[in-house]
Amino acid sequence: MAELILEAKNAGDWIYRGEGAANLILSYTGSSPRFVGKVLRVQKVKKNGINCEELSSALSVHECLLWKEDCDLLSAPTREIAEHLYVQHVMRPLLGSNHVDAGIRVLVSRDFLEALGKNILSQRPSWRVDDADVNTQCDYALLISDHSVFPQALHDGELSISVEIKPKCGFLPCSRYISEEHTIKRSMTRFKLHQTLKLLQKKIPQLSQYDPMDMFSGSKERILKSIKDLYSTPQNNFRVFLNGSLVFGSLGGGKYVTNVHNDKAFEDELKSVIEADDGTLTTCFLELVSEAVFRSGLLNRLLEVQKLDVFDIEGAIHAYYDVVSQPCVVCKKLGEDKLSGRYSSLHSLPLDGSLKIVKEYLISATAKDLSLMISFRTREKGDPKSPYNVIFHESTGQSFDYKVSFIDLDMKPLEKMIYYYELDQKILRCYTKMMETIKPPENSAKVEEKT
Ligand SMILES: O=P(O)(O)O[C@@H]1[C@@H](OP(=O)(O)O)[C@H](OP(=O)(O)O)[C@H](O)[C@H](OP(=O)(O)O)[C@H]1OP(=O)(O)O
Ligand SMILES: Nc1ncnc2c1ncn2[C@@H]1O[C@H](COP(=O)(O)OP(=O)(O)OP(=O)(O)O)[C@@H](O)[C@H]1O
Ligand SMILES: [Zn+2]
Repeated sequence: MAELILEAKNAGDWIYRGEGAANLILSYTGSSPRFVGKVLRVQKVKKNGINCEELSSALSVHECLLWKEDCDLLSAPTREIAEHLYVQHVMRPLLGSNHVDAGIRVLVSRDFLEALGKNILSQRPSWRVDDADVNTQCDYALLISDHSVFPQALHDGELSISVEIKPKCGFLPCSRYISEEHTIKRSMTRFKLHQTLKLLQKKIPQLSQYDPMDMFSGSKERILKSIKDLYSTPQNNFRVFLNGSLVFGSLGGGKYVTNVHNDKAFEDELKSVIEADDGTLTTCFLELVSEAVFRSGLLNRLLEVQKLDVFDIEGAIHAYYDVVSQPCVVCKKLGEDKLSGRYSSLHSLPLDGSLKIVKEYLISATAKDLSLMISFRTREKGDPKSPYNVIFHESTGQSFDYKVSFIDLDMKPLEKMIYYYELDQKILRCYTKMMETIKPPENSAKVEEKT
């Protein structure tokens, strides 16, 4: 049977669902059983950035070294295929096969991608449009389960409500390579530190109340607190969908000033799923979400993967320069001798040691950037045995089926290590400067007193 290819005439069946920095997500509205209950994930290409040729080429020589043990990746003729294999063979085993759908690749024609790009243009946030377009050079898109719905409906008109959480990094680094002037990293999360820079850059309207340490704490109370904080300041870390349609949070991520963030409207939406008194529905829903996070135990598993970043970027960057066989720019800038200075223990590692550090750093980077989708549907008394986990929600007396999936498990390019190092420096510079404006450093106060 000839392989199916999506053509321009099929574009009308796909509608805008959302997007991140790198991909567009479309929901299916047609009736073909092959696509019902699925989303299509289509790559974007930056308007001012890496060009299409680079994107469609295979892994770089140094990336091949990095992923050589995950041998399937090396056989991939294109980067797209390597990235798909990365989700299947690297991330899926680490996070659990029941919670990851790597999707299947479907052929797409250039006409299909062009028509799609035109159809969805008006729904995309304008700053995302300015940043990137559909990559019409791609031959494939990914067909993935729509995690915001359940595959088979139990009853006619069954509703599913799902929440998307981007939890970010849930631990404090303790690497000995963190410089003294960055000691704050040991006591304040990267998420919180980054907020200051994002505020300055006007990427966010206010500081988030969310603290990833609560979310990853394993404590029921703290998880509930973190969910409530996400509700108060969702940014790109929290969204709610009712049957796949956004009812809380903002589509497209990034600059979150256009939040669908109306408490009353949200309460009204919840009425179709939660049986509770007016004014208490949101609290009940947030309790339900935190119960599912707590019970699933998946954040503990995710945390272990994030913790593969043992050395922090301030250590891993040195291993990076050894992997790419280039003089260490960081040691040079810091005036450190590669062989006898502060980072000599990293620079004297055999190549396999450096490769391991960088590889694990990049896997951890994927784990720090992914999102969870938790979907619920109500269970009636007498419903057949469920293939899903069931939660009994005490305050409403309702039972819910729930399932949890991880999304956005993209491989991070090796070259991004330099960007990671620079961004880390920038975040710390911005935070330090902000603290100095609030409270001038002791020394400068003394200098001022003397003068
Ligand atoms: O660096 P971070 O922590 O800001 O994470 C980036 C995300 O920003 P966030 O802070 O979550 O708003 C960023 O998200 P937004 O574009 O801000 O929604 C992307 O997820 C980016 O990944 P990639 O470039 O698509 O591979 C993310 O880059 P990676 O660091 O994961 O490579
Ligand atoms: N399988 C799925 N089921 C339902 N919704 C999905 C699915 N995959 C993605 N989405 C929705 O589409 C949005 C964008 O998808 P995704 O996070 O994969 O994009 P991205 O460009 O890779 O993101 P990032 O900016 O983190 O790189 C998600 O935030 C989510 O709301
Ligand atoms: Zn170095």
